[in-house]
Amino acid sequence: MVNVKICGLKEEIHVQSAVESGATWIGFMFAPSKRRISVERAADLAILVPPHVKRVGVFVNPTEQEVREAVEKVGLDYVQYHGTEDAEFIKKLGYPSIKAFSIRGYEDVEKASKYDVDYYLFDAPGTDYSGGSGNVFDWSLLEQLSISKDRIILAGGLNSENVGRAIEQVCPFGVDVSSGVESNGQKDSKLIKEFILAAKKEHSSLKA
Ligand SMILES: O=C(O)c1ccccc1N[C@@H]1O[C@H](COP(=O)(O)O)[C@@H](O)[C@H]1O
Repeated sequence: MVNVKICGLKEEIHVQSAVESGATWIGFMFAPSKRRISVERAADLAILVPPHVKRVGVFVNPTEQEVREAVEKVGLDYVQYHGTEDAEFIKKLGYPSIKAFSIRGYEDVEKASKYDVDYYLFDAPGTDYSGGSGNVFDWSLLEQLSISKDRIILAGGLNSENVGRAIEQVCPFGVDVSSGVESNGQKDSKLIKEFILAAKKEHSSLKA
């Protein structure tokens, strides 16, 4: 079954929708972003996340102290590094980790081999911020990837219309979405549900 991360949640109702619709990971944004929330707010929202759903904190070039504080206060299961953090920094912190790579060309895909992390997340380059632009990158750049597919999370401009094609083409372990489950700049419970259904439907039809 394909895994789904719903990222940038700020409201209780949307955390509940993501959990009830079958998300694997819930993402809280701690980096500069229109989706940024405080550690205290994330700790309140995290109470609504049952143990089988994993809590991810998203950071862009954080200090060690920022990461440690959020992991402790929110009870994060994974730290997502969405900036230019090096492999040594991530290893030193030692938390279960997701490293994001902004893909402009194949040289960006190759950077992944320098890291030893739990999941490798491939995203389109950011526009206003380091990610969450709602743009799609060229998925064919992942064709020659040497990393096992069961360690890959695909992100960047996914929505319920294109997620099926994305899964069919890339066969990732998981897909990640933020903009594609928003309307008028806010998360939308109906879109969250439709996205998760579309992602899981595609996976079952590939297996049939
Ligand atoms: O969502 C943001 O605002 C953001 C800001 C800074 C770094 C990462 C950010 N989001 C990540 O972007 C992708 C998906 O984005 P989208 O679906 O294209 O909007 C996902 O990995 C988010 O964690």
